[in-house]
Amino acid sequence: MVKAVVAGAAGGIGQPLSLLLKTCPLITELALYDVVNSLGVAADLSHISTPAKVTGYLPPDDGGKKAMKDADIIVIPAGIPRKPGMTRDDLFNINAGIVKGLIEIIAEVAPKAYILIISNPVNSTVPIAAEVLKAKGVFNAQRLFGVTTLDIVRAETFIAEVSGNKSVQSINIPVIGGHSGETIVPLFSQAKPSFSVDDEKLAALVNRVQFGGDEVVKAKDGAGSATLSMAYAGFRFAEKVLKAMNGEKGIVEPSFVYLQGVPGGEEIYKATGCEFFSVPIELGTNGAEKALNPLTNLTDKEQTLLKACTEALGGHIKKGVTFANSAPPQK
Ligand SMILES: NC(=O)c1ccc[n+]([C@@H]2O[C@H](COP(=O)([O-])OP(=O)(O)OC[C@H]3O[C@@H](n4cnc5c(N)ncnc54)[C@H](O)[C@@H]3O)[C@@H](O)[C@H]2O)c1
Ligand SMILES: O=C(O)C[C@H](O)C(=O)O
Repeated sequence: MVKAVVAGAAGGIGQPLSLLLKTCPLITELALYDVVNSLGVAADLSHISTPAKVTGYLPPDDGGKKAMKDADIIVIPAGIPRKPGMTRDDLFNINAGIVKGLIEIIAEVAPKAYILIISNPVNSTVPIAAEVLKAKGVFNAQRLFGVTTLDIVRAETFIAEVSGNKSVQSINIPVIGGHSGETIVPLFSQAKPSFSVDDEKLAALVNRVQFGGDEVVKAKDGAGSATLSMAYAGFRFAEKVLKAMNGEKGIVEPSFVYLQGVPGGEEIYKATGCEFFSVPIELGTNGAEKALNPLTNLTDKEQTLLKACTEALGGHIKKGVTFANSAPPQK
């Protein structure tokens, strides 16, 4: 029996993500929580002939607690998206409180759940979650993930376009660091299969992965940011976590984790100085079972990207930690 929850289920990401989770045979119960319209989304999905039983919850009468109680896995896309001209950090003032409030509920009613955070700015919301869980005495770094899968999905797609590789799903590329602009570091030298393009094309490829989110924000012209590709990416990561929970071996996917709480993470922490960092993670029945070090054999260009990443990421992490330890409990 596996209970999955989507917090922010009525939103642009929440709805297609909930649809994909409803199709997943590993899930027996799917609880949808939002501050609006979650009952409608749940009623709609509940007619689909797959095993997961769907329920919807709104805030009144402790709906959040009821939705998340004893959940095994909780995916959080709750919060406002960007409009053109905004950075992800501009979302902090609203989304920090939303994530803090949801994690306070989770700490109380589902302290063992795997928590997958999509809400931006991921570089700060994941540290907020960790601090809240630590304060409540239930932090398990192996079960807290910032979802950076969309950066990998984009890198795979853009490599296929540039290199003419027809089998995009066979491409494997680590994207490390954080999830915004220069903190996103695609390691094209470690792509499999390897490919080769000139320096100019490589620089353009790096830039496109780092700023792929802006491309979508601009095209949507005020109507939000990536939702469908994010739902795909969020489901891809959640499904990998679920399969690993179920005993499947050899599953590796990058995710933004608290390095010192994941086996193998300490040496990456020492090399980067960042407490939270996205690296390839080997998933297992205990969640993040091993952080794989991608920092050996970086090219000079990748070293330069890494330096810019760590310089910016430290501030984003600190901002989240400071907020979590100073803001009052959320209502
Ligand atoms: N990690 C990534 O790669 C990635 C990719 C795309 C978007 N995002 C982020 O995901 C978030 C959601 O994006 P979206 O396009 O779905 O936005 P959206 O506005 O369409 O949906 C957000 C939903 O969250 C709900 N919500 C707000 N406060 C809530 C609370 N306290 N509890 C439960 N639900 C609450 C809203 O009612 C809404 O339905 C944004 O912060 C966006 O920046 C992250
Ligand atoms: O760009 C955004 O604000 C949303 C998301 O982080 C993305 O990368 O698409």
